[in-house]
Amino acid sequence: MIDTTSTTELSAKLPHPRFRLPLLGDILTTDFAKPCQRLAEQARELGPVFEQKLFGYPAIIVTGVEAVAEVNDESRWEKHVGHVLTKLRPLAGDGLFTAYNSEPNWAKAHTILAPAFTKPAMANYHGAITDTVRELTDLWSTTPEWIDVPATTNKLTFEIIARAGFSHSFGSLADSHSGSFVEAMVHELAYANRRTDVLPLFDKVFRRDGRDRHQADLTHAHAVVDDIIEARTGDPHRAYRDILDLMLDSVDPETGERLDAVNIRNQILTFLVAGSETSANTIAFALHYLSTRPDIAASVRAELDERWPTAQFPDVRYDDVAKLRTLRRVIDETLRLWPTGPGYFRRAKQDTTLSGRYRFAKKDWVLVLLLAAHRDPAWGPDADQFNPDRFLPDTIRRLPPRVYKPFGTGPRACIGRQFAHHEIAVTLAALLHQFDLESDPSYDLDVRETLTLKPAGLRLRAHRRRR
Ligand code: HEM
Repeated sequence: MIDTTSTTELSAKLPHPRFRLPLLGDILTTDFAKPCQRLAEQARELGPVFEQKLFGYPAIIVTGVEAVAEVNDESRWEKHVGHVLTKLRPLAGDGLFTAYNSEPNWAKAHTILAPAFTKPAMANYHGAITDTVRELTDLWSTTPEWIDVPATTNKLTFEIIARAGFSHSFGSLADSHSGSFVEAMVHELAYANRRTDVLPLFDKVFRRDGRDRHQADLTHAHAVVDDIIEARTGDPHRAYRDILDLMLDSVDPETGERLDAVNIRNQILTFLVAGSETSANTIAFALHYLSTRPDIAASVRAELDERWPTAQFPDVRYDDVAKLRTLRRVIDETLRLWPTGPGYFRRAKQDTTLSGRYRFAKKDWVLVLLLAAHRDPAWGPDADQFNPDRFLPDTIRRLPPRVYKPFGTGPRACIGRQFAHHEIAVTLAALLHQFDLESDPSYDLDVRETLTLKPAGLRLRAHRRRR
């Protein structure tokens, strides 16, 4: 991984993969298509802290329970806008996700936006969420063939955040051609995610078309969002409706300033990027387990049927969602086994040590690989198994503290956590209440890595439940 801010000179003693080559580094042992899954395998062999080096650029990978807890300590470490995130800067600029810690707009936007993401605030979005999920179940009711699950759930969550966040529909669920904006966003994410950029000159030689397309997509995405903002500011009958209104109307109590138009555009694009694929793929992973583990699906359905005994689309009220404890454990366990944001970057705030023996200079950075940390042996001998019961109140106390971090850590942790839980729960509740899910017997879980982890090729058939 390339990052110009890493000044690590300390890594000679860190374990690293075998077959390291001069100059090229660990190229023989790197999986460029599934880098996080390969690193998670290597963690089993190399231990809780190790180094991967490609073309002279080192990356320190942290996976062990104690080491993760150490780098999560805000007094010594902080968020690092790592290489993967800087590639999103052309799209989302100083939006919350990609803002540098030093940028004043982060604190300003965080203060203004925090009230929109509290648990009680979810009541404001509940209607938009249930309406959109209802459209999905209507669609599945009339789809006898196999359903491409990640494609559908991605359209769903994109639509939910657009409707709840800025009262706009891209019509992505209804239309199989999801429209030029959604396509531009998908291309942008794919562009930001190319792994080939560790290969010197690869882009210059092979990717000229890609760069032209990237510029066009970027301009288009910015123009569409600018139009939405302009239409709202010019609306003489505007009343408070959504997150866009909040951003337009609020003043930061610290500075007395408002968010400027470019920053508001960056935040909207940030929510679409950070808040759609992550939730969508979590729903997809959960559906994979629920369709292949009838025992677990039955316990979730028992909880749902008790609350909504008739066959009608369930009248899920805002207050119901927090009471679906069995379903919640399924979601928690899905995010443990497959944290759809597979890791996050941290950097040292000052010269420091890790695990009592590795020295780090100020600004040296590490990647916390959640995919491995969430399966550390400290989770027990069944750490690789899907077992929602590990989140039962009695067993939860025995789990390793401070290492379950699917939403990141500290002040830069996910602002959309409650939103994600709410939309995922409503979606899974409605789908399980309405349908029996037939899994494809030939499917083996194939996890593809883009900016997120995704169960690639997952398809299901949905049969209306008979009661
Ligand atoms: C299951 C779903 C989700 C997962 C697994 C997830 C995961 C994460 C993680 C790990 C981070 C920290 C990144 C870092 O430290 O660099 C993060 C940050 C963030 N997420 Fe999420 N996220 C999810 C859903 C959402 C949703 C629904 C939204 C918006 C509606 C959202 C908006 C954000 C934003 C704005 C940040 C940056 C916060 C800041 O730095 O101030 N996320 N998310």
